[in-house]
Amino acid sequence: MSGFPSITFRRRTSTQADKDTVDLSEFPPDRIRNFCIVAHIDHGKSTLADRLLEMTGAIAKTGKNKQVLDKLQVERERGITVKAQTASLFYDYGGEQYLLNLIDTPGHVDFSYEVSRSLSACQGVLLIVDANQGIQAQTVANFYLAFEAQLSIIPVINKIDLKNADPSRVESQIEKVFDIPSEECIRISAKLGTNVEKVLQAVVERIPAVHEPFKALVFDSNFDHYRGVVANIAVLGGRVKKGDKIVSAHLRKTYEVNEVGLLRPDELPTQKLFAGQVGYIIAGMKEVKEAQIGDTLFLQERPVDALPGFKPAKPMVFAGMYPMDQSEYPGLRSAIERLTLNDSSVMVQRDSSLALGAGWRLGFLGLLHMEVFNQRLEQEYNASVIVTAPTVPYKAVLSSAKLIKNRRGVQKNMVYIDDQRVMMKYLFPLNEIVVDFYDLLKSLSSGYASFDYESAGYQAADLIKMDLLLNGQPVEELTTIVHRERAYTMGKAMCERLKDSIPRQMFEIAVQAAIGSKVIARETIKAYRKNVLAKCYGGDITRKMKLLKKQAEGKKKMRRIGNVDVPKDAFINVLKRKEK
Ligand SMILES: Nc1nc2c(ncn2[C@@H]2O[C@H](COP(=O)(O)OP(=O)(O)OP(=O)(O)O)[C@@H](O)[C@H]2O)c(=O)[nH]1
Repeated sequence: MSGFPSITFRRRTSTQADKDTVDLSEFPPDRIRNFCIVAHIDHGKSTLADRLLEMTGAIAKTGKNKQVLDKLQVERERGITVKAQTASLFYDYGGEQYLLNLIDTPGHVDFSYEVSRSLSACQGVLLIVDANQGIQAQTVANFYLAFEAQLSIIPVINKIDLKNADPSRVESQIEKVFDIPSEECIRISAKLGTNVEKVLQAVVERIPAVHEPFKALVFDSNFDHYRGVVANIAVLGGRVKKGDKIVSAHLRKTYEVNEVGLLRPDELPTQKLFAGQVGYIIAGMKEVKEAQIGDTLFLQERPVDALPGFKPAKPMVFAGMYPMDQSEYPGLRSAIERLTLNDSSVMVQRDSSLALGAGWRLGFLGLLHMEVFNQRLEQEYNASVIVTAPTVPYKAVLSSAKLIKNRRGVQKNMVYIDDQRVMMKYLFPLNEIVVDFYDLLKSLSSGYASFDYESAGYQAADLIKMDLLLNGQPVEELTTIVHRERAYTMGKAMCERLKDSIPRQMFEIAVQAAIGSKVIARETIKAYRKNVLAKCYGGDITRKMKLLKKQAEGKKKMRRIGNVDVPKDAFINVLKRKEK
């Protein structure tokens, strides 16, 4: 029994100077071919494999090699192949070395599952047909397996040395049944080695190099007014280039790639993006939701399983957003739409309120996120909005006792990371931490403490609704849900801050906090008339007009509640607790 040469593909390390180990880690993928030999039983697959092994130096030319890849005793006894075998061959062609991975397969119908498994590892097949017997049942079955797997098929007519061989007849059969031109057939004698070199050449020339299928993870996306969605991707396999048809695993929509490139940090278009690279891709996606963060992109013709992706962004703070005036609704809508295209983590739902009219309910990742969004709306889209008090999602159980004791912050564990740092885990009600907990923590710890949070689910709590009133008129934006035990202190603090945020007006303003009809806190803003013209002694009418205009513009930035003008930033200032 002749020995089968084994080549291992382990990476060589300095401590592992194993003589038998060949380092193929640097072998260029463009010079690797994976192929199968398929045929009807006894048409000569294993004999051809013997010749290929000999000619590439994998086994010595002894003239005695017979079905070397048939290693099982049963295979040797019966002269048939049962188990698919693999051999890696090195072949010099055109001055370059190629790595040809040959997978021998059984021809008998009973073992056809071995054939389909082998085919999935290949880009091409040698389809062997006996020059005497011509196309047989398993020839047809194997052809279709290879054809459906979109493999390159090289027809090889074997046993041309036989007396009654009729390769021309077989060629026309192949042309007729498989629609493969007869010029593509290679006539050989595996037994004698005739033309076997041509088979090796055809493997290099006609079978495509191994390309891992392209797959990329979308980790960010933004919207460009002229070019549509620009998705930032990490290429985890294969390659992608302009003109490729790609599919997004999430929506299963197909796109043609218009541009790929690197971010340096500006976009730098490149010919291709390869596995391991991080860059951008533009593929005619019209909306950011088409390039969802965590989505997988792959080539239309090489589908892959979707990557695990990211957890979808989960909004934690919700606030209402309304135009200052209902006439500004359409403009604000388009501003919000465009901004959310750039920030897909913002959740948007249409909403309306009796006092404020049509608007939206927006979900943010935290308070800072909400403030940044707001600021961007104003700075980038010149939009002027009223933001209602941020709230967190509650689940209310109506008319049932709430039984659980007041637990505002419950320590869960404490771990000393080293002698200077400690990590503490607490369970907090979300509304206790979203507004200013982080700021307070930073100032108390002189900036050393850091803070992160994740949702721990809903818990029952004793909560009540608290309203703020201006001259008896409820300010809907400032209605909050508070813990019953903290209602009085919160109400008092909010009244004080609201008082500080509202400029004195021509009449006295009562600022009150109330639970239902019961007022729990009160502040008073004294009447005052701001004479903007006071500075203008002398008769410069244009200067007077300018100042009056400025005052009118200032008023525009106010929201009128009842007869009281409230500056926009009052709504957020009121929520910032200034605890000591
Ligand atoms: N005359 C002649 N005989 C050949 C040639 N190639 C193979 N044979 C013979 O055909 C028979 C079958 O060859 P194998 O190589 O075992 O055929 P196979 O396709 O591998 O068969 P299975 O493994 O059973 O599917 C053997 O007796 C070979 O010697 C050839 O080119 N000329």
